[in-house]
Amino acid sequence: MESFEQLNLFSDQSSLLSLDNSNQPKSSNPIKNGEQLPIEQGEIIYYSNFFEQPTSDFLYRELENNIKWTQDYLKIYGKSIALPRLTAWYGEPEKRYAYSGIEMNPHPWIEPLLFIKKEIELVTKVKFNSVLINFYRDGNDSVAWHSDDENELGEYPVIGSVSLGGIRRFMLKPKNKESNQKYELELAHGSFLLMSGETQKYWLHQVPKTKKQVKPRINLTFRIIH
Ligand SMILES: O=C(O)CCC(=O)C(=O)O
Ligand SMILES: [Fe+2]
Repeated sequence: MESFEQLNLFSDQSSLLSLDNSNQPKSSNPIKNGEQLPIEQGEIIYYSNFFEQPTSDFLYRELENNIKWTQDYLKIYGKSIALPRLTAWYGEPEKRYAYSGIEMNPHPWIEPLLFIKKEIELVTKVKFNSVLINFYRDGNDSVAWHSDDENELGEYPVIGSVSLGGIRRFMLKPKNKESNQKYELELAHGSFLLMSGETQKYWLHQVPKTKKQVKPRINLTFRIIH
């Protein structure tokens, strides 16, 4: 895959296929088949092979080279602590967002992001208006236990999470400490994880650090900011 023309040609076909098959349980297009996680109080669907390998490779390269990666700092008790990953915020200009004291002013959409957005919207049937992008340079980069439950995301946030590059562990645990439910996924290159319903209300998630040799990874969490 060398250009967006090629990519769009390819994707128009795959989108048509996925639309044609959307009401049939046995799709002949295995790419867009998701598995529902058997969790209580939340809805999570995992599509391990959402984008085909050449498309995923192309998107990874485009994003690695063209995203305006930023090192952000958390301010805790007057101290400034570097986030253990690079981040970037893209989306519609009026959709501003703040987390942990970091104010994000989104960059305007670029082509690879619009392409991914269009593909996931065909499956989720919702319109996303922003995306938070994380770059995990190596096993020392991570995201700590949290839920994406900021007020701007509404009562039932819909989070569409695309992973490209190195495979990392994505862990889930309930906020309720009495429950011993736990889930773990290895988010594959070209995968799509959709979290909706009450997921952010009852569950925490993290991507832990690892001592294993891992390739750099890009994760995109598409969001709807109200
Ligand atoms: O990298 C991931 O898979 C998760 C990122 C995440 O949870 C977030 O950005 O809110
Ligand atoms: Fe998150």
